[in-house]
Amino acid sequence: MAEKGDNSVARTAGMKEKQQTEVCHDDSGVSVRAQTIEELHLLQKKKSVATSPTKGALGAIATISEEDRQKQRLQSISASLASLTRETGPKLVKGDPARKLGSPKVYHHTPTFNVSDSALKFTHVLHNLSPAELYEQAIKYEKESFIVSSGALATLSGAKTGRAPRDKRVVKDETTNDELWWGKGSPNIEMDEQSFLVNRERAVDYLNSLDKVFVNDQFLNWDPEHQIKVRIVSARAYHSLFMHNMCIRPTPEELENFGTPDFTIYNAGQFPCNRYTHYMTSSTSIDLNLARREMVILGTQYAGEMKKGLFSLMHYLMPKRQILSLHSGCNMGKDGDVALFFGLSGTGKTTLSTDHDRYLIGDDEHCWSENGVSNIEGGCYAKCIDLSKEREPDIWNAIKFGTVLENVVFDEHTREVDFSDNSVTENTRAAYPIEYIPNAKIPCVGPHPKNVILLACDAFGVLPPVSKLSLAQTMYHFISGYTALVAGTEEGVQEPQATFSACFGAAFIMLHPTKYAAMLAEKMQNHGATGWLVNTGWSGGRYGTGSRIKLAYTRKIIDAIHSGSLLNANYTKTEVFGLEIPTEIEGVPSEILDPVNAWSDRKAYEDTLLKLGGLFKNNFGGFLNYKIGTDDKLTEEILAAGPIF
Ligand SMILES: Nc1ncnc2c1ncn2[C@@H]1O[C@H](COP(=O)(O)OP(=O)(O)OP(=O)(O)O)[C@@H](O)[C@H]1O
Ligand SMILES: O=C([O-])CC(=O)C(=O)O
Ligand SMILES: [Ca+2]
Ligand SMILES: [Mn+2]
Repeated sequence: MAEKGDNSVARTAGMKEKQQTEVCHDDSGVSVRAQTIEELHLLQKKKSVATSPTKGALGAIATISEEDRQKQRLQSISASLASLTRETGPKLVKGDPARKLGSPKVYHHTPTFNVSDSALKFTHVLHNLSPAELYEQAIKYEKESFIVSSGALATLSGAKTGRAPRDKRVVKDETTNDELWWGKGSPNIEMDEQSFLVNRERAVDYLNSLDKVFVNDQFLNWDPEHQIKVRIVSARAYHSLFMHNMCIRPTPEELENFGTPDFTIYNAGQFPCNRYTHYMTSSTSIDLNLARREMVILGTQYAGEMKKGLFSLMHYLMPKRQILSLHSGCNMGKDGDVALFFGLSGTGKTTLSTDHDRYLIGDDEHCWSENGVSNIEGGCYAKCIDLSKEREPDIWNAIKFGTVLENVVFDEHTREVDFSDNSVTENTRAAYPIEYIPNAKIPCVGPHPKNVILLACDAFGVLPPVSKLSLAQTMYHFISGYTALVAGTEEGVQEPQATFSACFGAAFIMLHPTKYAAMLAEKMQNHGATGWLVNTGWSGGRYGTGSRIKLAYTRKIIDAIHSGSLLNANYTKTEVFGLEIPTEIEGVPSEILDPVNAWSDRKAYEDTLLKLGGLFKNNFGGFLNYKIGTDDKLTEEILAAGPIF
């Protein structure tokens, strides 16, 4: 600030001098090292470690230059995006088209002779951007994207807010015809190679018509021996950030050595499929081609399709290697005891595996191999309808910068999220990297499971809050895969209804359920794991009259399983389902442990119990002619482990 003395001088001096002294010279700070604004902006960002040359294994500068590496990467991406009919990849250039960098270096898959208009244009590639960069892209270019008060990125998934299982198709060729599960009950709806290629071309042409595409190169499976390299090409920053969070993120070094992906997703979800294409029954198609190692998404922007599409792939690849793939959460106690949490959507895998007193290995997709368990993913996908800080503190705290919040509603000014608001959908979701959970176990692997917990959200209110299962009962309930589907995750489901989904994930399995069941039985036997059935649904009456079992009680039940105290409790046996139920558990009112006691109308309870028993029997009828593995005795026991009345 000018001193008083200066002013008095200025007052007595002439006009010219006065003007000079009124210009404010702030000499107090050190001046900036730039002559122009552009230069100043250039100074702001320094070269990223990820894109600067790194030292090789022996400490020497890697022989391949940065320019060559970039070139190889763009050539690989151009090859991914090549049209199969024009035999040429697009002209690719790295970075955001909004940034003018003089004349860009352009890479091309193969030289074009037969020039089409599309071959003349550039497609910019935004490869493995960081969350901050993806935030900027989303906010600048996707008008449904906003930063909410916790720092998470809220966005909309468009018209679809759940998966579309009826639009998921798998190419049937000679190999898959023999290997996969087809027909009644199977999630694999067939399509032929030609129709797949039509959809692939449609997706590739759509993606190449854009100014820019996002490319994620990432991994699946924390078991290094069985890791799969995946590439996801998408058109939205939302999709890229979602997969950044959900798949395993490569280190800069792993990214450099990434090479050719094992599997590629073409997500052209904003663009519909063509109903005139053979097999298409709507504008949506999610197409898996195992021979080509590709998946094409048309007509749905719901990001869960990518997550679960890759899970389907793992359900094919892993069993081929004698590894069991599981729709389950997984955590580990301080003493190394591992628990698996199976269950259909909304039954509590994420909620119950995220336990402040235990290490989280993963919330949704795992492999069980000779080495133990490993998470397939690098992130979690939590339901957030009615999420509360008190009941689910770790999930609440994970909703911060970097997290994708799908389809939530927030205050337009404060940007506070209202988690109770289901105006957009019941299936609101948060996708965050697993390390956002404070006690995540990184790397996400663990020893063989000690407890196998089957979660069912029973809308009939007749299954006990917890029962101890024999191996045969565990297999019976695993193959049945019962729950009352909670509204929202699968499109078109408005309120809870009884659902049977083999292996607690029939929508994702590729082989016949008995193949997975046989592997589970063998592993549980070999490693002495105990099976449990936990009802996270209704008590004291069916949906409508009863109420959902308090999460606090379910947590106490789960604690008693983990600690081993429940294994040695006193048990009685229930009617119809023949389930062993404990007489008491610390922290849980004993009157709810036997469901009959929680109902005021005994007759209504018995009718409902028989009704559910009938639904189980009816469903299991489809499995009566199958053998579970090579063990005839076990197969018989499993058949006898269902409801008896
Ligand atoms: N007793 C209970 N036990 C478990 N969850 C409960 C209970 N009562 C209410 N909930 C709620 O049920 C929901 C369980 O959803 P969660 O995200 O854990 O499902 P999920 O099994 O991981 O499904 P998906 O495979 O679709 O991700 C949560 O919103 C949770 O708050
Ligand atoms: O896939 C989804 O949309 C969510 C999920 O985890 C499931 O349904 O099992
Ligand atoms: Ca989940
Ligand atoms: Mn799931």
